[in-house]
Order: sequence, then structure tokens, then C-alpha cells
Amino acid sequence: HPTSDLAGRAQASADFLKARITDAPRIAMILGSGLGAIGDQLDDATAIDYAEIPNFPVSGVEGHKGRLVFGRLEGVPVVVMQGRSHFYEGWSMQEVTFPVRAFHLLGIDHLVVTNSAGGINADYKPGDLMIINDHINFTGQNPLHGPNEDAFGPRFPDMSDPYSAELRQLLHQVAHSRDIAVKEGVYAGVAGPSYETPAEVRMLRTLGGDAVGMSTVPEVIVASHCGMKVAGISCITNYAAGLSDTKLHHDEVKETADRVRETFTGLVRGLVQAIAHTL
Ligand SMILES: Nc1nc2ncn(CCNC(CO)CO)c2c(=O)[nH]1
Repeated sequence: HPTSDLAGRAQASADFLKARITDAPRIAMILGSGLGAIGDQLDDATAIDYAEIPNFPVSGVEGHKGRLVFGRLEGVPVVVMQGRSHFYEGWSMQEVTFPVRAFHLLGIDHLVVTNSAGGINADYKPGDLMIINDHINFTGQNPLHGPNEDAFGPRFPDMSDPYSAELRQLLHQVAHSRDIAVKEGVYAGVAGPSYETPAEVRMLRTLGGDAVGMSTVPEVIVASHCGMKVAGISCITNYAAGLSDTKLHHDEVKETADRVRETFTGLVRGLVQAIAHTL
């Protein structure tokens, strides 16, 4: 049974949610800026604002709704986070990743993380979808900092396959069957909220980054810690600094996410169906 304060708070959130749902999902999805539409497409949906859930942080970023939606996607029970809190808003890494802990205590063992990201790889263009095969934690932080939460995982968790090779293969199969062009690459996570400078983009590219964003890394570290299988998809919403002569603006992020919403939704729907066949 959870012993630490964090584990106790996560248990309180999970108990609150268990009392509100019937179909306990095994798949959770975190939807990034402008990508939350799937949460409005669930059947038999139960929506719960983050503000109602004990201990849940509430995002204040445009393009993020701030609610959990339980329901069925392609007939599969899922829970969708419409909006996420971000480190750059001032939340601690422990607060940003708190929902993942609560999901673990709900019995969720598959996590689909999506985000909007800047393209670093010169072959990428706005509108591309990138299957994440690894990440670089350039936030300077670690959500597992501090005493280990033994109820969730080991002190020194393995990170050799943080974006499940099995789920990546499923994603490629789904993309192929639905004729969706996808890239596969490394997501570089930065702290934000300022976008990167051209020099930082060149550094991240030299380090092997293909896309850059201000989320995902913390959630995936915590998901790996508690043994979840993770799939990550980045929607490339703009060129990173220095790769085009336009200045970066959050409006462009949301506009591009809107433009690819249908394709993105099709990929995620197919992935959920494919995961369900493995359960
Ligand atoms: N160059 C660049 N392009 C991007 N497009 C989306 N994001 C992810 C960050 N999204 C923020 C602000 O748009 C909102 O969470 C980024 C980023 O971090 N860098």
C-alpha cells in the first residue's frame, strides 16, 4: 500500500476516479497542444475537470482543455488527458507527472503520449507526424528526484526502451495500413517557455534530436518507472528556430495541429485498436 505523501495523494486521486467510472481502462492518452479533439470523440464519455480531481494540477495553456475524459475509442476503454500541465508554467516535475502516478494506481499499463513539437531534422516540415523512438532529457530536471517511490518502481529505473519497440511497430503497421506518412525520431525535451535559439537548435541536432518540445520527457520517465508501455507521437507544428526565416508563435502550433487533426486522430485510433488486440 502507498506509504509516502506523494503515493498517498496519488491513491486519493485514483480512488476518486475509480468511484466515478465503470469501465476501468488500461490505456491512457496525454494529448498535446491543439491535439485534444480525440477526447471529444469518445463513446459513453465521462468528463471530469482536473479541478474536481483531488491533487491534480490544472493547465493554464491555450489549446489545453484541462479535463480527463473516460470512454471508449474504437470500442476500447481509454482515459484521455485533454491538456497537460507543463514545467514551464511553474509546476514542479512531480506535479507535472502526478497524473501518470494516479493512472498507474488505476491499473493503467499503456500510455500514449502526444505533443506538438518543433522540427529540428532538416527533412521535417510542419504537419509531419513523428513516432518517437527515444528522447533526450534536456530539461535539467528529473521527475524522480528525491526519495524513491517504492510503490511505483525502482530507485534506478532502466530506460533502455522508454518508447516501446512493440508499440512502435504497431504504430508503423497502423500508419502503413491507413496510408499515413510518418517519420520516426528522437524527441528533445527542453524546459521552456522560451523557444530555442538557433544555436540551441544546432546543438540539439548535433546531439541527435529530430524534434524539440517542452513536455513528454517527464511523463515518460515516470511512466517507465512504473512499468507502463509507452508510445509517443509528435506533431511537427513548425520549424525550429534558425531553420526558417519566420518567428515562432504558439498560434502556428495550434493552426498546424488543427490542419493535421484528422490524420493524427486516425493514427491514434488505429494504435488503440492494435493495442487492445495485445491485451
Ligand atoms: N521550435 C519549437 N517549436 C515548437 N512547436 C511546439 N513546441 C512545443 C512547445 N509548445 C508550447 C508553445 O507552443 C506550448 O506547450 C515547440 C517547441 O518547443 N519549440
